[in-house]
Amino acid sequence: MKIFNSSQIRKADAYTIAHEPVTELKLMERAAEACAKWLEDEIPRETVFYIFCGSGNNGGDGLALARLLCHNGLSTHVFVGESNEQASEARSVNFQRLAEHPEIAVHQLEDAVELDFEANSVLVDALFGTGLNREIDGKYAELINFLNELPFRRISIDVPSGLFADRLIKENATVFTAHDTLSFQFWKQSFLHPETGAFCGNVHILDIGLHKNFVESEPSNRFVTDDAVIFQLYKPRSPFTHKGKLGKTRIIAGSYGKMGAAVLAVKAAVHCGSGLTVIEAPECGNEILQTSCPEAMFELNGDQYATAFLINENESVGVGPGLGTNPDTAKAFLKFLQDCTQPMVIDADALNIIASNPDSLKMIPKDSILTPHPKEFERLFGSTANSYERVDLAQKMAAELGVTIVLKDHFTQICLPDGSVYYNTTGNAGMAKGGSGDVLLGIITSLLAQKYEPAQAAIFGVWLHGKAGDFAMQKSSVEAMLPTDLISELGSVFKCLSEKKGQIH
Ligand SMILES: NC(=O)C1=CN([C@@H]2O[C@H](COP(=O)(O)OP(=O)(O)OC[C@H]3O[C@@H](n4cnc5c(N)ncnc54)[C@H](O)[C@@H]3O)[C@@H](O)[C@H]2O)[C@@H](O)CC1
Ligand SMILES: Nc1ncnc2c1ncn2[C@@H]1O[C@H](COP(=O)(O)OP(=O)(O)O)[C@@H](O)[C@H]1O
Ligand SMILES: [K+]
Repeated sequence: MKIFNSSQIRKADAYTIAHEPVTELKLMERAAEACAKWLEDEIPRETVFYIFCGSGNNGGDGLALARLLCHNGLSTHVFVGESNEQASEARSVNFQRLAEHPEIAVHQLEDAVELDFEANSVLVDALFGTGLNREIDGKYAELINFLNELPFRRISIDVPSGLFADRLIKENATVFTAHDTLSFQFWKQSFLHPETGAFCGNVHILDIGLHKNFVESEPSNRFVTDDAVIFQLYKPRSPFTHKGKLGKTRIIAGSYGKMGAAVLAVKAAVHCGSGLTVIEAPECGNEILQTSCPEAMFELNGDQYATAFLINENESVGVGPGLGTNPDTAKAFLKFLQDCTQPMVIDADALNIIASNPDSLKMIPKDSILTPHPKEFERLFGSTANSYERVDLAQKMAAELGVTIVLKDHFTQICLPDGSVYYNTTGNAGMAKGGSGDVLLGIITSLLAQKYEPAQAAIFGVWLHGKAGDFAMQKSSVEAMLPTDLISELGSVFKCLSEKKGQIH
């Protein structure tokens, strides 16, 4: 799914109105219907809805929603400002249509502070959407601060009021803090970054049928990895295949005291479908690795830490977890980097070694995949003021170096050498535990061995990793789940994928 900025979203609305037999009013009705359906499916019927409406079309959505909820027998209050006369035509019509339902209580926005809210209230924010053009202050800020303190579920329509769709806000800016955001048609960039996304709660994208031609032809180099992307990438296995066709994965990982990282990476590679898997590690890991992952072959690269790296043609290499940064390891790794021509997956200490030897950046084989967490990214490419600037820098460096940079985050950003960025939306806070990144390296390397193109391996691998995390969370909890559980759940994720692709097992 493409990510558009607010002016492109306005263009998408306008294009749809111009090219379809649909008016602005009808489009607003579609948006309100989609919200009403979501609320009726998700929220208990005995709820009392309090809908706060601004003077733009976001407010218009709120007014239409109030009418639809009331029409369906739900208890509804609306709050409006005094400036109804400045409203768009569609918003004004929806204000007038409230009269069809005299049972809807209409209040002034500023009267909210005096109101006795019912115990089973839900607050709906339709104050500002994509038309926000400055930070919120004055009476709107007072209202939002008041609503944020009430002990009720809060739901935003399209965008939490106070957030811009496509840029950062000032620190301490006033924003409606939503538990859920019902947003139309597209993810907005601000939902995907920690500084702003934290205000959105759970994001639900509702289809309001904006014109396909516009969506296809309007350029954007930022995307969200959606199910359609994944179904296209996933290659089901042929029944006549054999291990020789499913690639050879080499994981180079582990040192004394950090052999767990190697175990996680190699097990993830095997569970992700690698035909043959080798773990290259120092002697101190031999027994540990052979016992915990008998499916993988063991090859020696040192005693307590790696001192020499083996180069083999026709293998996909993933290097870094638990490797350590001993000077001998660093020296051997830099030589390996120089001698290798095949794309590889580079993580953790391998990235730290590169960061300490900046000249080695240009030795990274083209099409390699780097998987830094924010601190590793900073060591490699320098610090940035915020996550918006960080993704811009990652996008630039990926293109300059001809590599894929997987910038690990809640919504991990996959920056491809062609200058595009894919945001991943699977995964959860249960994955914030040492070892999750090692699993990711194993998954991506395994996909690379199975002949997924590097960019595909990165996009698909990050999605699989997050999806396995979501499955693991359902069975456990964000606190208790383990990186090991991600590996166990890969089976269920592939099962779902192959069932959805219409395979019979
Ligand atoms: N255009 C369309 O066809 C559709 C629009 N939709 C809705 O329309 C919204 C966009 O509507 P608008 O462009 O009217 O914009 P908004 O409803 O977001 O509000 C813009 C209004 O708020 C004022 N404003 C902006 N920032 C302010 C601030 N900080 N303090 C006080 N006032 C401020 C502006 O001057 C303008 O009057 C979307 O988010 C969505 O909810 C939906 O109905 C779907 C269809
Ligand atoms: N809050 C979160 N939401 C979603 N994914 C997360 C979250 N925290 C961590 N992750 C994922 O878990 C992995 C952690 O990687 P990393 O920091 O390298 O861990 P480690 O090196 O300890 O294995 C990344 O893929 C990251 O995207
Ligand atoms: K809103």
